Amino acid sequence: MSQSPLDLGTVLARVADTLESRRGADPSTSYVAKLLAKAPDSILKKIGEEATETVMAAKDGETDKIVSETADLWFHCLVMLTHYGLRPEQVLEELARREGLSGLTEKAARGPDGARAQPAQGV
Ligand SMILES: N=c1c2ncn([C@@H]3O[C@H](COP(=O)(O)OP(=O)(O)OP(=O)(O)O)[C@@H](O)[C@H]3O)c2ncn1[C@@H]1O[C@H](COP(=O)(O)O)[C@@H](O)[C@H]1O
Repeated sequence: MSQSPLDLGTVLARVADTLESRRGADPSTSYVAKLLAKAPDSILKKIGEEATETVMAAKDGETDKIVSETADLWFHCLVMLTHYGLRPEQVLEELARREGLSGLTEKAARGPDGARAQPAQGV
């Protein structure tokens, strides 16, 4: 796999490290510290807004906006993961675990209560 500066896991891990460094930082000088100081509501509100803006951009087919709104959405999800002491590597591991497993097959294999299989544990 490519290890260029745009390697997905590397970029997400680097941003997550920065977000962790903002714990307890001054909210007047850091947007992330401001969000974390009022978590989780502040973060969840932004995720809702950014998800809506992403949907609107996609509906309009505005490709530049789709990219920037998706970046806003991913960023705020990373802040949420930081708040809960989780790492993007855990999400990437879960996606890797699902690779090759059809969504239709996975859905058909769910229990009668519709419960999903447990996600991968650990980092
Ligand atoms: N990737 C981002 C990033 N993406 C978006 N944003 C901010 O997210 C905010 C919300 O975006 P909106 O478009 O909704 O703007 P808005 O409606 O004016 O914002 P609100 O007043 O509603 O909060 C804006 O202030 C953006 O600048 C980000 N802020 C920070 N980061 C990363 O987080 C790091 C730490 O940031 P600080 O803690 O601010 O130093 C940075 O170095 C970056 O790597």
